[in-house]
Amino acid sequence: MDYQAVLEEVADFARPLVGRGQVADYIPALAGVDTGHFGMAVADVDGGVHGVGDWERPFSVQSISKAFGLALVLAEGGEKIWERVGTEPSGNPFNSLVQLEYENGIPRNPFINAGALVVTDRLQTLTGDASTTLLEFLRAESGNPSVSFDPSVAASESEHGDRNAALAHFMASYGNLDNPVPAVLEHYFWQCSIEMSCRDLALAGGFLARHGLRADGTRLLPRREAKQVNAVMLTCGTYDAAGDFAYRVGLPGKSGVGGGIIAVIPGRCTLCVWSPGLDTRGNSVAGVAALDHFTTLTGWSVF
Ligand SMILES: NC(=O)CC[C@H](N)C(=O)O
Repeated sequence: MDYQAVLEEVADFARPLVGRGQVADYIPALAGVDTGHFGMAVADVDGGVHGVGDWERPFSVQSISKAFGLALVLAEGGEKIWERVGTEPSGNPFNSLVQLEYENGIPRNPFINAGALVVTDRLQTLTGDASTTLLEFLRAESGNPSVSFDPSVAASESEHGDRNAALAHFMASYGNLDNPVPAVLEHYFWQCSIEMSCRDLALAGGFLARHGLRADGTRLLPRREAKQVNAVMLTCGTYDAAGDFAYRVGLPGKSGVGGGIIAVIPGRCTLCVWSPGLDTRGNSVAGVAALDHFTTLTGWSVF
């Protein structure tokens, strides 16, 4: 496969959509990001990486961090996490509160904010420092030691974090958080603030395409748990648009309101696309279109 040629063709296809949509202005530090960016990278399972456009420019990973957090909790603590968070799509916005009361403080899945807060809480208990553990893992897997938090984004989220605080306190009232709410929120905001490029993220997500094997060949997850993470990404990774994403792209994917999306072709490669303009459900407009075109051109979906 001539990855470079495919990426150029995908970028040409997506170009008219770049700039469409809105940035996530509910996080003021993200409100000023230029919607004119577009980048895409492919990291194949053997470590080769290719890219197009702004593929080496760091952006705020936001909820893409949720996929890595879940993988680390499974790696450290195994499947017990599934007693505290479900595996069903929510059909609701990523920051919605409504299901939590009906469902006794158990979030539908680990990729909505409520679920990710539970995962962060568990990672904090297992490691003593959830956000640093995540950062170090991302540095190692991407091979880029300069991957960092953006303190201004973390502070901005914290200052405007009433919704996430409400979710966390509500779950704490059901006994579904072990650590104090402020500590869980702090680690969650820091993990969302990590800045990475498409290149970094495609490489860091390589273990999902390698059925659980890390970049150095050691095993992070048993094959079964790598399957679980990919499956939940497919069904829940793009929130209340997961059905549409599966229909259009046909791959496990995880988006973030920074405009990035990672997608996995198990056994072959991991993709990352970035363009900051978001649709109404918080997914990159040009990013989803690019992934749709990539799987159409290559025939490489999971279906
Ligand atoms: N979908 C997202 O990327 C949301 C993450 C964002 N940090 C939030 O908590 O609202």
